[in-house]
Amino acid sequence: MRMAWRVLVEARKYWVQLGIGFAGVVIATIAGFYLPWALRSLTQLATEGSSHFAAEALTIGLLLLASTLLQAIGSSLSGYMNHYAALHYVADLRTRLYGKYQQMSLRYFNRSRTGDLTGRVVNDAMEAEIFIAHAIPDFVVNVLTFVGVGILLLTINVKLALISLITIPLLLAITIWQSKRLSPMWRENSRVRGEIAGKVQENMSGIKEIQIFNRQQEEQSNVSRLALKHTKTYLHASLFYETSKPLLAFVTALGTVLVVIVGGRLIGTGEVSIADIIGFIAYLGMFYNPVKSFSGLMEMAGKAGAGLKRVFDVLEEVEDVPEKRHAITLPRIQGRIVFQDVSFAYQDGLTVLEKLNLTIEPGRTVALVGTTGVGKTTLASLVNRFYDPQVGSIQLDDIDIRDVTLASLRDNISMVLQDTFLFDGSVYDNIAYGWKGAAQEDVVAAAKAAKAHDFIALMEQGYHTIIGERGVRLSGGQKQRLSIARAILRNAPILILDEATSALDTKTEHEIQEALDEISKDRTTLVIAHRLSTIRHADQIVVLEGTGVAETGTHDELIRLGGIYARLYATQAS
Ligand SMILES: Nc1ncnc2c1ncn2[C@@H]1O[C@H](COP(=O)(O)OP(=O)(O)OP(=O)(O)O)[C@@H](O)[C@H]1O
Repeated sequence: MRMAWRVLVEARKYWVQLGIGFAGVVIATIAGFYLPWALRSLTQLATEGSSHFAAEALTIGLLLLASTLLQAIGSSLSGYMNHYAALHYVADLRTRLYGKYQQMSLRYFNRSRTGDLTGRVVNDAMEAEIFIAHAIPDFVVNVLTFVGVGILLLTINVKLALISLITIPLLLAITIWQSKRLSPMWRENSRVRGEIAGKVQENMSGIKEIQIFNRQQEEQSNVSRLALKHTKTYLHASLFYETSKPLLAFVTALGTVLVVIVGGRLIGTGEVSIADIIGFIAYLGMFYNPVKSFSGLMEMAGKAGAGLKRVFDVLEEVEDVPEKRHAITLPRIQGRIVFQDVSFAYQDGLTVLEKLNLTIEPGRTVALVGTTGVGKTTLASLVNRFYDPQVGSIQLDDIDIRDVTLASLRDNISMVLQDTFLFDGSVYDNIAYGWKGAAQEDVVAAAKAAKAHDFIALMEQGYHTIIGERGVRLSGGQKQRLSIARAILRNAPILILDEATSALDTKTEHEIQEALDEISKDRTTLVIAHRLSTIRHADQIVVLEGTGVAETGTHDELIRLGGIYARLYATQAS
């Protein structure tokens, strides 16, 4: 109920359509009440006789025709209008959900499965349609039918009407018990469906690894196990529903039996006519329907509610990289970066950085060096707020990055990551992704600077060649060059290069290095590279060890110091 209310309140933009839909439901339901009444009137005519039999039968027939027409018009109107509101609300919900994903930190995505998140947008959001276009109108029909038919039964005969009420509490108790048992079963079913989506999506992304390590069979059994689990949870709910259904049918029949027995006696005493009994029994089916379908309706709402809860759970998720209410717009900065007493852990107890202090002056190229897993990428990820440190602060040009809008912060930073991601579009679009207002000359100039222009020119359709999902039609080095071009185009005052040239051969790396050195000149550049030869000429080399900075200086200074860097360098040189 609370979920239905929430959905209705959130869908207030579509209240006009819902109002028309509601009117349609009311018209169709009330018009539907006439058929048993017509049956009763006709029987009355036949049993009691009339001098205008043909004319009265014609009137009944015409009224029946009108009621059927009204029923058809009402239900078409409500069907379309309710779906109009429902589907537009689903579209809003999907957009909001996607918007929420965009606000979440990487920490959230690290602990979620992509397939599950996709499933919430694609499948779970669609459950709102069930709520708005089916469950709520059905609820209105049920209430109207129960009250309306109840009044008609009372009009026909009060005694019989009261007798027919005897079984209602029992019917209601059974349906409520049914829906209480069914709700958690549908929730579990919905969860397992999300698990299947997650697994399939993960396996599609890792299809190469599955083939390399010949894990097709295992992965197929994993998917099959989940598919069966889904079947089982569904059947579990279905078994319960189907076995409790006959109980409901039995109690319903009991009500009709009572009316037949008592009605028979009342005919004997002349209290009711045959026409009344026929009309009454015809109405009785309608009267019990809302009570009987209460559990089905609850089941439908329960299933839809379980899916919607998964959508609302995401919408209510607290952002762990929040933007302040009155965050300021960070202007184009000079590029001074200060890490002040920064401590960071991905999970409690597993500290990656502790009380780290580091100042990077504007325009300087600083290399982060250290053994694998020491926290170089993590440190760089804090600058554009992929994550926030638990303790300490990071300032750009003396402004705390938590005080500025995320968009303006990220406009000041350009990043080339180790695993390049390209979209399934043209080469041109992928480079132009770096800057919204880029002109064609800028894109080509960036590609030239990243030494990508020559191989692009050789492609079948040049800059308009489609590169496939994740850039599958490109080599690792080509992908890396496109991502460098994209970053160059961004022309931000801070450039972060995380193993940006690792997929290139030494010759190309050397060429790109020159281009990178060129664009690094007038901006602050943070370089992470395992090949120390590529960072030799950095203005400052910062060596990380344990959870903090162990050494810092230029290449020559650190070699002279004879510490960690000197040892690492000697190992690579040999
Ligand atoms: N998303 C994550 N969730 C949990 N732990 C993580 C995550 N990313 C990295 N870590 C852990 O944090 C530590 C630092 O990782 P990071 O990637 O920053 O190291 P790195 O120095 O850049 O390593 P490499 O040189 O191998 O790229 C590692 O112990 C790693 O296991």
